[in-house]
Amino acid sequence: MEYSIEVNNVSKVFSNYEALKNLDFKVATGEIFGFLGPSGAGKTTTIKMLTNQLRPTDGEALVLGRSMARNWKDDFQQRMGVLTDNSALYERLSVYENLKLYCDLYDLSYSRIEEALEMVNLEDTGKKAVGKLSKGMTQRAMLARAFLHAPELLFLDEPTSALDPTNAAHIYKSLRELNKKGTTIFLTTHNMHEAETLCDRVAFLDHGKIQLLDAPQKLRRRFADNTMTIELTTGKKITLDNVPENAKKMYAYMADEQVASVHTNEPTLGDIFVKLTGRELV
Ligand SMILES: Nc1ncnc2c1ncn2[C@@H]1O[C@H](COP(=O)(O)OP(=O)(O)OP(=O)(O)O)[C@@H](O)[C@H]1O
Repeated sequence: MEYSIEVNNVSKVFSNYEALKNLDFKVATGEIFGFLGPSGAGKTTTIKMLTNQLRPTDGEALVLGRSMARNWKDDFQQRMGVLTDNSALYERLSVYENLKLYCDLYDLSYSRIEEALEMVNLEDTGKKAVGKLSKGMTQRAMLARAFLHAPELLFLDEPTSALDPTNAAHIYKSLRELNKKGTTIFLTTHNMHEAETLCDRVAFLDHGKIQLLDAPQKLRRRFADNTMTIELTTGKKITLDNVPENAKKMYAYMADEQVASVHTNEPTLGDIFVKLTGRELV
């Protein structure tokens, strides 16, 4: 398997505070990989290390096959896209003019600007100065800038934290399209819905350590309590263990046309995180 990111036993110490502790994980080329964790878990520190803004204290991170600390190359600007809280946009210029500058930098046709604006639902806002945008619009303009050049690898630090649900859903769709066309995506979030909707695999980070790493669906199944809840047409809810002995009970309700809905009781990613760490994700 080909990997876009390989993190080998990486630690990061700030003064005497150990923000990352022996991180060890790989992101396969073509994946959407989610890094989840509460505030202060070490998500931004990890992204900064993977994008050459910070050096690990120990261990090694390989990005697109190269060691970040020893082998940064200018062509990485072309091959990678990064969204962090630093907007990297000129406030006095319009969104369109900002993106034009990046088109010049990446040697892209200006036709790409319309596409990127549509991907972030800002078609009608392109002429506005960046300094006059709302927080959510600014975040979308920053996103358009990050994936304007359809990079091989895209790093997104909390990409939809300032967005309403409609715009967030639009961005999810655009990120999936970008991913289908070949962009590997590494994103951090506290948003469980975002992780479940977008990510092929997620890692739970807490106090600088990975606690769990797998596909969301596999994690939910692994932590399921193997019960199901039947809601009857009367509104009454009955929880049954999901075992063969309960098939007759289930059949009886169905034969009597009493069943309004049935669902298995799988935990959400948020429930799993609390179970593991005793802490909420937000
Ligand atoms: N430059 C720095 N100097 C000292 N400590 C730092 C520095 N940068 C981060 N830290 C500490 O490292 C820990 C991890 O911070 P980080 O920003 O990576 O967390 P995060 O998971 O991204 O949190 P949030 O969701 O709030 O953005 C925190 O305790 C933070 O205070």
